[in-house]
Amino acid sequence: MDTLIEARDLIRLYPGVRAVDGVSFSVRRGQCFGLLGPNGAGKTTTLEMLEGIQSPTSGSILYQGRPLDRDYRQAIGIQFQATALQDFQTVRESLAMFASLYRRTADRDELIQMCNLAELLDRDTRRLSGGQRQRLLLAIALVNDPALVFLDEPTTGLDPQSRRNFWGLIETVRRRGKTILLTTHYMEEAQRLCDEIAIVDHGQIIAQGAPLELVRQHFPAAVIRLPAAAWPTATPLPDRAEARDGAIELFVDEVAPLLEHLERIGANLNELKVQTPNLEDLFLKLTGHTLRG
Ligand SMILES: Nc1ncnc2c1ncn2[C@@H]1O[C@H](COP(=O)(O)OP(=O)(O)OP(=O)(O)O)[C@@H](O)[C@H]1O
Repeated sequence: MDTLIEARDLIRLYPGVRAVDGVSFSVRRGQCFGLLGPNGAGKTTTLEMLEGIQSPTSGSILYQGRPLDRDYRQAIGIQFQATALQDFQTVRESLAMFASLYRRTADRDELIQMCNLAELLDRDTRRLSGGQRQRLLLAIALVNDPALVFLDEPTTGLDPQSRRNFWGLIETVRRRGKTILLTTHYMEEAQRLCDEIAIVDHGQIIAQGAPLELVRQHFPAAVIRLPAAAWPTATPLPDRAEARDGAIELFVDEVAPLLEHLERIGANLNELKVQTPNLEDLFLKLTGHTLRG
């Protein structure tokens, strides 16, 4: 396995808080790896240690098999949750300023085209919309042509359309061979973008793997929901069924035979719903609470 960066048993304590509590994982070259968890789970703190911005209380980080050194800063790009852009600067000036901080830089025109900034070059950065600003921040993160890009909740606060556009952009970055390490509390984002995720809660990784495989390990293929009143009173619930919140949930690997059975026993199917479990369901199952806290 061609590991680019590895976290080994990272712990970060703040007074009265174990923000990160023994986190270990490896990110392969070319992979998009996601830390998924609710607010306060410890994602940003973990990312900041990997970025070399803050030191772990204990544990270690290896980049290409070696501890982080002075050159590391040149090899990575960071899109922070909130980057302060200089007032009275245009998009063009802002890109040039960040580029001047590095020995090696990406082809500026290519970057502008990829991040769809050509029309915005002369605009004051204070007049950018949320989506435009995120595209500029991504371009800034890529300005030194880094091998590894950190994206800390890159689409938080964006409207659904801008979020989808930004996902497309992250996929382009990925196709150009970058390794990406991102944090998110959107399970859809993790499911769409990440080859591998670590689900983080209370400073610990509680599950790790490819998103769909993780869901499959913990759930049957489908969950069928019926209002409790739709179930014929005299009929006992089957083994793989649960009654909760006024509904009955049936867990099945194949939907058709169950539907036939429900018809036979006279269940009212008018409000039947078939759902495919996702990361949100997995998170709820593993922690007892939702991703949105
Ligand atoms: N500088 C700090 N001093 C004290 N406590 C902190 C500090 N930074 C973070 N924490 C605490 O550490 C825990 C983890 O915070 P962190 O920001 O890493 O979580 P997160 O998963 O990134 O959440 P968010 O999505 O809100 O950014 C939280 O309880 C937070 O309040």
